[in-house]
Amino acid sequence: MSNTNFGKLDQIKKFVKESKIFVNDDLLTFKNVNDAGVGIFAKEDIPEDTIIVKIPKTAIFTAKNCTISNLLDDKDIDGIMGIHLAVLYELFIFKGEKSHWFDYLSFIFEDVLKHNIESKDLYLPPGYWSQQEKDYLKGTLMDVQYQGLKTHDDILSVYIEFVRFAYEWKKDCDLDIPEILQNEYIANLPDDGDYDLKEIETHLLTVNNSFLRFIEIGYVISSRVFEIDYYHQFGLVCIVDLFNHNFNEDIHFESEYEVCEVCGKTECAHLHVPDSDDEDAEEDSNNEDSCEDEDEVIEDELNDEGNNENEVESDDECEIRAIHEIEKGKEIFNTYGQFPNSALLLKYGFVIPNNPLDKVALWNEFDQVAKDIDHLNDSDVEERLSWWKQEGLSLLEEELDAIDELEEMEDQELSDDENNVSSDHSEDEEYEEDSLQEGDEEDEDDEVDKETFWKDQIFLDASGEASPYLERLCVILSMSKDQFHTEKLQFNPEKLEDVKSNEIKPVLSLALKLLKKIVSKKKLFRIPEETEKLPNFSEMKKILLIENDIILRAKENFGLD
Ligand SMILES: C[S@@+](CC[C@H](N)C(=O)[O-])C[C@H]1O[C@@H](n2cnc3c(N)ncnc32)[C@H](O)[C@@H]1O
Repeated sequence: MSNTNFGKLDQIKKFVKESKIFVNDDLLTFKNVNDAGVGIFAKEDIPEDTIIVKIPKTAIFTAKNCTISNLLDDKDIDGIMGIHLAVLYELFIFKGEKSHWFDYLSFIFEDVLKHNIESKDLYLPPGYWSQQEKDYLKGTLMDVQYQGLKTHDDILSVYIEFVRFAYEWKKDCDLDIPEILQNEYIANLPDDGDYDLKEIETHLLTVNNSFLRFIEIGYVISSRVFEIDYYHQFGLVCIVDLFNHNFNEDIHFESEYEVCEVCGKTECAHLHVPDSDDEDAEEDSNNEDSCEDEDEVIEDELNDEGNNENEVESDDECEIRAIHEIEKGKEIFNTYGQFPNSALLLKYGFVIPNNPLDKVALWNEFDQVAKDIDHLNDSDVEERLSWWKQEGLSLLEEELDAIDELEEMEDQELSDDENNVSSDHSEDEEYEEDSLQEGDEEDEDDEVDKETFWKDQIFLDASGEASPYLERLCVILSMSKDQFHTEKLQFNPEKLEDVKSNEIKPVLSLALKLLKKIVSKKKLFRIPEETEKLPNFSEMKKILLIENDIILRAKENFGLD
């Protein structure tokens, strides 16, 4: 869990004031929430559209605003990677007076700062849990769909890169190296990348806990980061990062994304010069001597702060707006995304009760059953699955989208009738969404890998029903060769009548048998005993119980023991 300490909230008051962050104290109050750290609550009824927090972009911790921004720029490190490296320098090198950000960062990284080279109780994503814990989670959604029990080569490569930069900056600029990045062996690896990542990982995981502490810091960042704009990309946003998650959100984080990528303004000279000049401008800024001495870097930073005395233009600040009326006393929630608990745990380190988006992966069980269908040989099955990946799945998606649209229209008509007013949601749809939600989803969309996507759709939903994709696949696999090659009836809505026809009845009945066989193969997960003293016992047990509940519901739905 990446929770802050309610008792230490005062620590960020000075930072909030100096950074000109506006918090509507008449409407908001901070409380300690059981198992969820600090949360923000409504002190009074809050009308829809009220702006409850405003934060200048200069007060957001980003790769562009941090003390080593010029060094990061020089190395082309931006976004979340930039934040990760910058946090190490703010917390462990500049710390205290020398870092404008220290009060805020030491508040959100309090637990991390308590850890040292000997600490074992680090806050880590499941891929870095003990093997015993990972064994318990084998076969869960986290394992099958998200591959979340594996360690990651990309974070390892980032660590190697950061160690090298740190040693280079020490040599060139006499900038001290954060303890977490001190590793001569890594610093001296060949530049050409001719090394075995697995070997390096083993070295890092055995030599001391620096690499794991590096991952811990990344995990905290991942649980708190917001997408800001084209210039800053991502940032840690004081106060805004104290709203807890719920899939039904009360607020939106709004930020003008379309700003100049060179200077961050919405209106500036860079936006009006031809591309080539633009590149020159960028190059000029990159060519500035990045090795100012440490005090100079900090002085520049403080001067930048000084300049912020001026009025903040509205495009230069982000806001939190209530998207509907919020009742007095209610906890105010943001949404980090529409995710099942496995994804919440992997990305943000927590699990919520009664999440309607929870699922149980059935890919492995489906695979076993599909290999053993009486009327189909291996190549028949292969042919159908390959048609499904290439064509069938997107046809079904279109069909499901059409059904969703129809249902939405019906709901809309119903609520219009009830309210007897016409409502317009266009404004809602125009908001710029927070990174925890949209950024991640877009990234996922971009990277959708056809080969894994279709497997991910084979699951039981939270109510223990088979996903529509699994149901349809079972129908496809239950067809005779003729039916499959000639009609593919199930994808032609005009032929729905045929579903009731004599020909299709045996297909559906066989499909149901297949489904039952798949569900019956899914075994309940073994729940660990508290006496086993597993460090992540609590979150792990929650995940396993959630999946077991779904499996039991499914067995009941399908009349299985
Ligand atoms: C952006 S912070 C939210 C503020 C946080 N509660 C704090 O004390 O600073 C995200 C972290 O809050 C916690 N959190 C957020 N929503 C939660 C929820 N619905 N249930 C449990 N923990 C939650 C998790 O530890 C998560 O990593």
